[in-house]
Amino acid sequence: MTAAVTYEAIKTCKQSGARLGRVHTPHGTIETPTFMPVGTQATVKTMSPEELKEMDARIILSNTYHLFLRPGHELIREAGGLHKFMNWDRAILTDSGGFQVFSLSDMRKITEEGVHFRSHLSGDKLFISPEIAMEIQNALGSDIMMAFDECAPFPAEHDYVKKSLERTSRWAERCLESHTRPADQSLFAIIQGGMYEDLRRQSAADLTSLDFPGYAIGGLSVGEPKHLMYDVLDYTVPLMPANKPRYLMGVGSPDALIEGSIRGIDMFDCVLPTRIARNGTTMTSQGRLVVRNAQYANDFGPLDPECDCYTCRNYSRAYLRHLIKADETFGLRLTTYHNLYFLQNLMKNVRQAIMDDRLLDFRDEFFEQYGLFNN
Ligand SMILES: Nc1nc2cc3nc(NCCc4ccc(CCO)cc4)[nH]c3cc2c(=O)[nH]1
Repeated sequence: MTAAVTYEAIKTCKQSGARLGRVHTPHGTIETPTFMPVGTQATVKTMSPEELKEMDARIILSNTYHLFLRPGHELIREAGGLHKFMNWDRAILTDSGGFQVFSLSDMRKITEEGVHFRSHLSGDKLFISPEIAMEIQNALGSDIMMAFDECAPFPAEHDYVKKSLERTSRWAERCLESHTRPADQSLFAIIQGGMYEDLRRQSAADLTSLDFPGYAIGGLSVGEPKHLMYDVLDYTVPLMPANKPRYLMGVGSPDALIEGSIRGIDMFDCVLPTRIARNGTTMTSQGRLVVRNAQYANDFGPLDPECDCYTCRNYSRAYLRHLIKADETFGLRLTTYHNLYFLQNLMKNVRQAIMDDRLLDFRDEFFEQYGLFNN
């Protein structure tokens, strides 16, 4: 199948399973490992496309579920697609809605056909199936579409996870069958299987037999302890094709980005940096810094002395604290800009460390100098 998105392996780190690569898309090339800022409702909250380009973000994530509910995918199709609608001419990946249905709406019922649920906005009864999820993503025109899946909760019984992954595999086939635009949109499958090695193997085998242009690992970052997530990666990543992108969904703390890269993950996304920024929590070279705390009231130094971003070059901790306390939107913009820039810069350093075959050393330096990030 002609895939619009292809993966180019550049180098494997001699110290670990990490790899340097490029993901080529119709809207530009992404150096990997990479972190994707999340723009759930057709905007990376408080950021302009120009600011995202300034920090060299090459791909952002948006959500089928949210845009289906509001403003509706037909309106976005009419606008010329999501790139045009939000004035973003680089790459877009859209999540398929499965996870969001489970994390946002109540009254939901899973059937073989699809998921019945109530809109978390209006309470209307709605339904999404694999075919509908593909129809929505086609209308959005995303470069990378995700197959419609079920993200099993944590913890979950082996039998439940087994039945769920088998349905997710059948849904993935239905997504492939209804995929009408392989020429300019690529469809990634999502490996499930919870925390069970035998089920991860079953899910990976089901999906890699269907030859998708890329594969994600789902069902993680759902409340499990980090060491459990790393265990699942240890035995799941080797089951994924080496010549295709590997995307770990919902992961975005600095420590997890490094540990995931070491295990061979190429793409990450998470709302963490943008979500915590809005309550005045920042990721800095000294670790997490809650700039709204009173201790920074008279601190006229930069947020992060080792960061060269717009926020750190032009504003003080005292000013940021004042803005956040005064509920001034500009404060949210400045903390968001810094957190996203921090992660883009971290991934640039990860890529350089892989190039220099020293990612494990980089990890040790990072954890020692920056403090152990606990998500
Ligand atoms: N289609 C699909 N999408 C997913 C998205 C996910 N996102 C996560 N985790 C995000 C967890 C997460 C949520 C919020 C915050 C902000 C601070 O509280 C941080 C992390 N896990 C995920 C799993 C799946 C999955 O299997 N399938």
